[in-house]
Amino acid sequence: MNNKEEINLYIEERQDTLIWMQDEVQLEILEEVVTFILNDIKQKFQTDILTLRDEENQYYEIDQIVEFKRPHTYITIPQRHDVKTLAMNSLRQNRSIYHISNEKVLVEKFKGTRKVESIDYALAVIKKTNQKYLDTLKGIFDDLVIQPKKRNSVTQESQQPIQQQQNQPESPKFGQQPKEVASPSWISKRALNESIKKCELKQLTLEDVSKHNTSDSAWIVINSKVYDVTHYLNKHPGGKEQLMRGVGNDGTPLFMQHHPWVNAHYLLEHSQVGFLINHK
Ligand code: HEM
Repeated sequence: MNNKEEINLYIEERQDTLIWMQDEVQLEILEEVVTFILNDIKQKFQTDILTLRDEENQYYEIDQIVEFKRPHTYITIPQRHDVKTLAMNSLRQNRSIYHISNEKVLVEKFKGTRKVESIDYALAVIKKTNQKYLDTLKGIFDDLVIQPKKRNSVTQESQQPIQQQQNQPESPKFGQQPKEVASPSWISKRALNESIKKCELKQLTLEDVSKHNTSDSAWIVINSKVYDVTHYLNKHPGGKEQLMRGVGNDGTPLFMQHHPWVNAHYLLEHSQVGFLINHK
């Protein structure tokens, strides 16, 4: 008797399969795992908006995936035409299988048919990751959106009688000139800095990275990006020794094992020295 249940989530070359024993796993747990996967996809594809639909092109929400146990869910990112949905039966290169029980989730990762990794997550880690993702988002959100809001709070202060405003010398306050406020110069400056920096980033091999394996020059690979973490060693909340375990190497598996919820790129963006190539 086969009473296994299965749900598949697809985006581009990626397929995430959830497997569990019928009636043995609570719906909330399945929902946490689906959220975990979708958050990971959001980070990898640098988006916060995903749409989900089934084979019949019906759009639905996360809780409906687990409630109705749709076997095949296709994920798209609105307005990102570079992210394609492959034909239904195409074989995807990056497959992960999540074996779910009420206590833990065993994730097996495959490249083609080759199994490349196997990670055991306690359920508490999955939940913490989802929570941390929300917190991180809040951080990013602060950076991008709260700033203009802070300016708005100045607007309230300056909602004084118009005469008083006119008497004030030049120095325009935010809110007095809505057009300028609407032109977010800080975004274009940031975009410009980023594009300049991207040109400076090198293509590096694991051999290049392995030469920087001391606390005087410490490089680490996280998700195919190479960071110089020399200055971060003493700031790492888990301690210098822990971080040194991944230095001079691809630290992604260790990183994922300890804190998949941490957004490394957000923290180390300015320390990126390049991209990893020839990655097997
Ligand atoms: C690859 C090697 C690494 C290892 C073995 C490692 C290990 C650890 C450990 C054991 C902790 C403490 C977890 C706890 O207190 O529960 C920790 C915390 C932390 N690490 Fe790492 N880490 C690594 C790389 C990194 C990198 C590259 C970053 C940065 C961008 C980073 C950022 C953090 C942060 C932000 C925390 C605090 C997480 C929290 O409290 O939620 N770690 N790390």
